[in-house]
Amino acid sequence: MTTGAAVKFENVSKHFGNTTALDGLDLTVRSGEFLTLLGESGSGKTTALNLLAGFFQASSGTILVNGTDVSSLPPEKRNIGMVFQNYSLFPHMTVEANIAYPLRMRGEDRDSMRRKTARALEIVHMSQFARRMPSELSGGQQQRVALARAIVFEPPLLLMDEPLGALDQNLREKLQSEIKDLHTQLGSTIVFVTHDQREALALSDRIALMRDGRLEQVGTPTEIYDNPVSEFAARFVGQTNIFRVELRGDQVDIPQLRTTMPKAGADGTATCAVLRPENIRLSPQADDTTISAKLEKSTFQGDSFFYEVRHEDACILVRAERDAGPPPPLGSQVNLRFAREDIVFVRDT
Ligand SMILES: Nc1ncnc2c1ncn2[C@@H]1O[C@H](COP(=O)(O)OP(=O)(O)OP(=O)(O)O)[C@@H](O)[C@H]1O
Repeated sequence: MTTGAAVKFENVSKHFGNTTALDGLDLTVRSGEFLTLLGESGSGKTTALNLLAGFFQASSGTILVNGTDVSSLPPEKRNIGMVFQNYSLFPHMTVEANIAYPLRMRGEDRDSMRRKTARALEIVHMSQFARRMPSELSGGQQQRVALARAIVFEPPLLLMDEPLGALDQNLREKLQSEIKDLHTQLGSTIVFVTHDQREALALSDRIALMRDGRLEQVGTPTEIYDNPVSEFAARFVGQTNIFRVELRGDQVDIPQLRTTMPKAGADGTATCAVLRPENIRLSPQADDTTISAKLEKSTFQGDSFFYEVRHEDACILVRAERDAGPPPPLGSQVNLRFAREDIVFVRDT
């Protein structure tokens, strides 16, 4: 098993003409960690990865790998495995030759090349395809070969830029699970780029949420999901309800929820309350802690129902487990119940 590399971005910026792609990125990736850069298109994810890989030079700041500044090292000297969305296999080489390529570049002997290539093929479940050409493989199989080629030299650091972006949902989920297993087997540090929050939540030890070339929040998937720092983070990771709040002395008013509660947890910057759909229940009884709303839409999601209900001017999302019963008729009045402890206060910027 490889010892994963530790990576540190120190105040790293990258400008392309007038565009600031990265704006003072400070980020530490721990040895052996699976860290995902998550963000919208144009938020700077690929730029961060390309700087780490050595394809671009930073405009300012330092990138350290295992404590050493790598800025003067060309990509091929960084010992980094890479997987991209568009497979980028050599079309004229067999699967086996593609995978052996990084070993050949490193001058490994024939026996060692054969052994390591066979092992990499095994890890990605592609042993029976060793003699095929890339054009004779499906997209998922080609991506497995690209993965094998990236891990064959046991790199301490693996970079993956939307590696599953071109695959359909079922295959995506299967390969997500394989990448997760591969990470456990290898011990390499993985920096993974995606704009798909579900993929980020499923795979990562930690997520670095990016916005306009800056870091919005870094944390474990549950930290970001349960305690988003901003409305942006709450909306980006998972579905959510956001309500405006008014701070009044020691109290917080959430007018749309007809709730006033102690200010604990809401600092002076709080402008919104976040309440996740799964933390709201439809209650058979109405009382002074429930809110009456009208069911406008119901979507079956296999294990749950997703409801859109209207309370005055607010459209509120509710997720109900299937065992909570069948959906009430559309247009009927329902009672919403929630616990105040599940409300998280955030700023709106
Ligand atoms: N080579 C380049 N020349 C000029 N501008 C660039 C270049 N590469 C990136 N940019 C700009 O820098 C910003 C960040 O781009 P980047 O590719 O890092 O975003 P991203 O988060 O990876 O987006 P996506 O998910 O679409 O790949 C964007 O505004 C982009 O247009």
